Amino acid sequence: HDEEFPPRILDHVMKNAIKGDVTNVIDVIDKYCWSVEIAMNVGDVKGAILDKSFLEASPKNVLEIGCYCGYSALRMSRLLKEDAKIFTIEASSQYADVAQEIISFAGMEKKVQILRGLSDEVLPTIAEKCGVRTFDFVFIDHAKELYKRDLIMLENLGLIRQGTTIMADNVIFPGCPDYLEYVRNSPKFECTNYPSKLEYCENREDAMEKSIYLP
Ligand SMILES: O=c1[nH]cnc2c(O)cc(-c3ccc(F)cc3)cc12
Ligand SMILES: [Mg+2]
Repeated sequence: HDEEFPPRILDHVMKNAIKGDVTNVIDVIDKYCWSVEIAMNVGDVKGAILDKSFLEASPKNVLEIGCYCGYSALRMSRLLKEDAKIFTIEASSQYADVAQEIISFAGMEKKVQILRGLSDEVLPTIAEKCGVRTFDFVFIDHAKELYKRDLIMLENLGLIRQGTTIMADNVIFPGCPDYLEYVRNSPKFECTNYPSKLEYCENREDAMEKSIYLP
């Protein structure tokens, strides 16, 4: 991926969005990505699917794996109920720096906490670090080859509970076949697929997969 996109989108947001207006920041990012350059945000079309599942879950404790520039964290933060919080794991310090700036610019720094590091290094201590026992909603949107490993880690660490909603991006493109096979064949997950398009594209198929944990 173009390592230089994050600073460009940060600069564009600072210059063109309304400080403290999270909906406008999201809109400015989407307009930029449709018109200037594509970036790997979940985007507006799949973002609407994420929004709907998020509202249905009405979660108190939210975990995101893969923050990137903070776009999906902002989407979820604008739908958070009182005293609910989002914890988002980001391995790239450059992405985390940009995400922190964008999240703060949008006025959501109290609702979104970025945890810097690799998911398999952050997850084992996240419960006591964040004062959370289990997560009510999980959005997986990082490296596709880590989806299955990290879901199993969430189960083994007891970080998900009866009824936790897990949404996964990119289950078609780039695709995560081992993850899909795992959740769809496991009796512990109730899965629903949401066909869509790759972010900011009209003609490339992608999909989101919702898995409800029922141990
Ligand atoms: O690496 C990714 N992590 C999370 N989400 C992604 C995502 O939504 C899209 C893509 C992506 C998009 C176009 C392409 F030609 C190749 C990969 C990567 C990631
Ligand atoms: Mg994605």
